[in-house]
This record gives sequence, C-alpha cells and structure tokens, in this order.
Amino acid sequence: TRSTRPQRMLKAVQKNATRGDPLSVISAIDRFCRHSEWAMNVGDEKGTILDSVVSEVNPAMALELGTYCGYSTVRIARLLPPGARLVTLEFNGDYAAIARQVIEWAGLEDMVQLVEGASGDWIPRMKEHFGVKTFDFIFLDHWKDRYLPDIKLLEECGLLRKGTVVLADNVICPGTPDYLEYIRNSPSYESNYFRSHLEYTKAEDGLEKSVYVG
Ligand SMILES: O=C(NCCc1nnc(-c2ccc3[nH]cnc3c2)[nH]1)c1cc(-c2ccc(F)cc2)cc(O)c1O
Ligand SMILES: [Mg+2]
Repeated sequence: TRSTRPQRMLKAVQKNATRGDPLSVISAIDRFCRHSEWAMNVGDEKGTILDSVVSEVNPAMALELGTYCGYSTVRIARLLPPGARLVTLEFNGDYAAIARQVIEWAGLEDMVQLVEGASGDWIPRMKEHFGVKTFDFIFLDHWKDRYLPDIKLLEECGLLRKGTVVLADNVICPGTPDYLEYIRNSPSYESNYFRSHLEYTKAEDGLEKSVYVG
C-alpha cells in the first residue's frame, strides 16, 4: 500500500539530513514541506519564535502536547541545557513511530521522553510516572479543542509554577477561540500574541505566549 506522508517525510530526513545534526533534520523537513508536501509542523517562521521563547526560558523540564513527526520536538530539545528533559505526548501511534525515528536521527533521544496516549489520561500521571514536580515550559500543539481542558487540567494537577511559560501554536489557524478567551481574561496569566503565518503558507496564524502568575 502507498506510504503515508509522515513516512515520506522520514525518508526525506534519512536522505537529506546528517545523523546527529538537529539543524539538518529541521531544514530537511522544512524543505520537504515547502517543495514536496505540506505538513502540520510548526515550521520555520513560527519555529524561530518558538526557538526564542525556549532559549529565553532555558527550561530544565519541558512538556510538548502534540508530537506529530517530531519537528518541534527537535527544535525544542536541541536548545535544552544538559540534563534538561522534554516530555512529548502523541495520541496517534503511527505519528509516534515516525517521531521516534526523527528524534533519533537528530541524536536527541536522551533528552526526550515520547509518550503515546491521550493528554487527558497522561497529565494526571505526570508527577508519579515521570517524577515531574512542575514544568518550566509547555508547548501546546495538539488537537485544538484540547488546549482549554488541558491547561485547566495542568493547573488542577499542580504542574504549573509562578513563571511557567505556556506557548500555544495555531491560535488563529485552525484556531483555538475558547482557549484564547480563557487565557487572555484569566488573572492567572500574562499573555502576548506573536503574529506569524500558518506553516509554509501566507495565511495568518500566530503563537500565544502566556506566563502563569499563580
Ligand atoms: O491538528 C493539528 N495538530 C494536532 C496534531 C496532533 N498530534 N498529536 C495530537 C494529539 C496528542 C495528544 C492528544 N491527547 C488528546 N488528543 C491529542 C492529540 N494532535 C494542526 C493542524 C494544522 C492545520 C492547519 C490548517 C489546515 F488546513 C489543516 C491543518 C496546523 C497545525 O500547526 C497543527 O498543529
Ligand atoms: Mg501546530
């Protein structure tokens, strides 16, 4: 049967990127998505905003919801300080299998814990299962209707601390109106919108950066 888009993306990484070189993995995926087949990675334009926020936070403990093929996982993990950890959650087993190989090709498997399952099931288990106290940085890039329930769940599970930075992708396209309304009106967060474009297109999209103030 015909290969899937994530499988073709992985082939492009293995063909065009150098093992152990995260930047070559990132550019191989961006080239594939610009010149061969669009895919829902955060992309290069929003990716530079992601990079600047991760570098500013310099997290020891980071969480990503929505691994997909591991593009943003590699973008984040390559910037982490030694000993830091990134837990990334993927719902779809096929995506997870590709992401593991992309992360390994980048040589970042030691910093990354990829977990397969639903955010609603795993968030309540983060503390006892991963020995997480609180997260320093969280990247929301999973199903858009899960952003709001999951940020509330993260609060309830005591996984946020004063200063935790939450960065949300796709707040315009596909859009997360209920999440935006909540986070921008909540006294527990200071939010800023970083205007950009939907990956590899001219359509508007952006990232919402929110700092938890407790
Ligand atoms: O759906 C998206 N991303 C989500 C993938 C995912 N990968 N893993 C999950 C997961 C992970 C744990 C979960 N736990 C519960 N649900 C879960 C879902 N979700 C997405 C879609 C678009 C997009 C824009 C315009 C279009 F015309 C079509 C598409 C752009 C983007 O940047 C996206 O991120
Ligand atoms: Mg996205």
